[in-house]
Amino acid sequence: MSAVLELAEVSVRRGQATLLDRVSWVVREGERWVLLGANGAGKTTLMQVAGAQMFPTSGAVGILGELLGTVDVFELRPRIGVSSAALAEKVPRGEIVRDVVLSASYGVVGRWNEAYDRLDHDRVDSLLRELGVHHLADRTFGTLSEGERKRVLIARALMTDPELLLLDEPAAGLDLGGREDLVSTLSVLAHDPTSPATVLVSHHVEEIPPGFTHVLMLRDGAVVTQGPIETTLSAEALSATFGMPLVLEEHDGRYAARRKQRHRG
Ligand SMILES: Nc1ncnc2c1ncn2[C@@H]1O[C@H](COP(=O)(O)OP(=O)(O)OP(=O)(O)O)[C@@H](O)[C@H]1O
Repeated sequence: MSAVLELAEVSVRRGQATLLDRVSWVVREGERWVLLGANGAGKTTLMQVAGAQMFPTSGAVGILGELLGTVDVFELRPRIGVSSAALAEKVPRGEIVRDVVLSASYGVVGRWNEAYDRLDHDRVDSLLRELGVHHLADRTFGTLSEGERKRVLIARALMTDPELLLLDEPAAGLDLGGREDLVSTLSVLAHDPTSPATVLVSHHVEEIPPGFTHVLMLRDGAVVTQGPIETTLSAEALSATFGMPLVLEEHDGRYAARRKQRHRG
């Protein structure tokens, strides 16, 4: 399987702060990665590097066979589907849902006068259906619930048929039902062999959709551990990542974690 993303000793520094500390990581075609870490661990920074939105201070980054720094990022970015809170903020509240997805073909947020053809419109319909939000196609983005917006943005991220899909905290802000619905949808995507290589950022093991294959755990910008989920995701690794003693449970491909209780006497 060829590498979709290849980072070698990547560091990002801002002043005295080290946001990423010598991260080496390879994502191959067909893999579905979960990126776990506490607040401030460097997950969003890593996603920005992976999405060709940020250059590292040192180290080498290969994205879809191109070396970052030697390629026009404006040609690279349309090949990468991104859903993030930062993108959600850029979508005009009055934008019609159908157009939020459609305008991804032009790499813009906010529809203007671009010409779209029938195939584009058909793809929007099929993606909105796949994400379970087709009934909202004619509503404005601003009237949607948090969960509905997250789904629309994932549909948008898939619109250009990307070779790499980066989902930064798609379950943040969702209630229990919304989270469970989204986990099911992402699980269907993960099992679909035509889906692109995917990286999902999360703070919670409860949000790992069945079908995800690998995990990378970050703490203070550095990799704690990485590899196939079954062999890498453990109570020890999770405790090291979040800096407290944690217990991990797995049931039917779903995970749950809680703090280890101190026994008295
Ligand atoms: N320009 C900057 N200068 C200094 N520090 C920065 C800068 N940008 C980000 N940071 C710090 O880098 C760290 C990593 O930030 P990042 O957003 O990547 O973390 P994260 O894992 O995505 O966090 P969260 O889960 O809270 O979203 C944080 O401590 C943040 O405060």
